[in-house]
Amino acid sequence: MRIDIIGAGALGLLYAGKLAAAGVKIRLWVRRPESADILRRKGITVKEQNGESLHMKYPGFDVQLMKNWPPAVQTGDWVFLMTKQNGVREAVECMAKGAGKNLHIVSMQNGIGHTDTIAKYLPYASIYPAVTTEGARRSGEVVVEHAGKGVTELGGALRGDSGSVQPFSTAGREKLLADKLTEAGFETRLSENIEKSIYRKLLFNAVINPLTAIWRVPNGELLSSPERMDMLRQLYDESIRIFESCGIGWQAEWWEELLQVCRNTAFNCSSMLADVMAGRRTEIEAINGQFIRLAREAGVDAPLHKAIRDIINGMPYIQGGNG
Ligand SMILES: NC(=O)C1=CN([C@@H]2O[C@H](COP(=O)(O)OP(=O)(O)OC[C@H]3O[C@@H](n4cnc5c(N)ncnc54)[C@H](OP(=O)(O)O)[C@@H]3O)[C@@H](O)[C@H]2O)C=CC1
Ligand SMILES: CC(C)(CO)C(=O)C(=O)O
Repeated sequence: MRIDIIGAGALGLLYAGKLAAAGVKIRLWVRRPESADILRRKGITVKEQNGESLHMKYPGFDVQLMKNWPPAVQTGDWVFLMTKQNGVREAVECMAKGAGKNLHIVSMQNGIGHTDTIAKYLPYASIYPAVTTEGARRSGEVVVEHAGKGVTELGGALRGDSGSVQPFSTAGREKLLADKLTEAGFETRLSENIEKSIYRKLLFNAVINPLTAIWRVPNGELLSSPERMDMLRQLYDESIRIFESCGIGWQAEWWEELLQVCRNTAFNCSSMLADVMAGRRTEIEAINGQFIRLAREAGVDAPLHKAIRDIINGMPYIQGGNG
């Protein structure tokens, strides 16, 4: 199997390193020549939580510059789009230079909106939305910590030309991919209802991420005072009201599950807190910004999401930060 991975950040390095070690032909696409140089010189190191680490040397995987897309040799069986939300457009604009017809793109971004962007630029590509609870944290340009083992759910293909979701054939390419990912150490399931998982994760990210970023606390600290719990609940309730106004299904257990995510990741910094601390742009527009859009479309208010989005967008931003 051949996989093109776009973006050598935390998740891109984690998947590239472990899949290459499992015998998949990996071609990693980066936008900066310095990233390509260091990957060729130093390879990829993946550090597991149990102290083990994996080192994949170049040319055990290939590295290419994004500006050279489309690849001279055929595209992979799969393309994993591993940029942040705010890198998606630049990446797919670049990919649109090549024929998009045979592309099978797996997108793992938090938030929503990215599949529309991919479909707009690559209407003939098959887009597979995925939701992962794997945790990856970069501790150097080419070193990634596998901060938490999770589960990846892979949805059915969407296409921009028809907008339809194609059903799975269990003997098909999706199953081969899920099996290969599982063999490489990423437990992966095919999902017939990926939308539900996407909205569930959107909700968790919309509540946990901005509050941890504003209060500068790890996830578990959100549960440590009545004031924080109250704010968590208000933001959750507003989100559920928006889901209901839009006819988006939800489940009563999600509140307890959200609290459990905070407990399970108690000592972790959310991705938004990490972005804010590093002066990078956050994914707020793809998360809370999307709740504001949904509310607007349904003709209801989203005062908390609006306030929180503005607070996060007002955080100091260092020009040139990633994304
Ligand atoms: N990390 C995690 O544990 C998880 C992450 N996710 C989601 O996955 C996505 C990726 O997250 P993560 O890996 O942490 O993010 P990172 O910021 O670590 O990595 C993003 C990478 O994308 C690269 N990039 C941006 N634009 C382009 C482009 N046009 N062409 C090629 N590369 C590009 C960046 O390159 P450069 O170095 O040049 O800036 C950077 O290396 C996010 O949406 C996140 O929410 C979901 C679940 C878990
Ligand atoms: C679930 C959560 C909040 C875990 O930290 C996450 O997905 C993130 O940090 O983006």
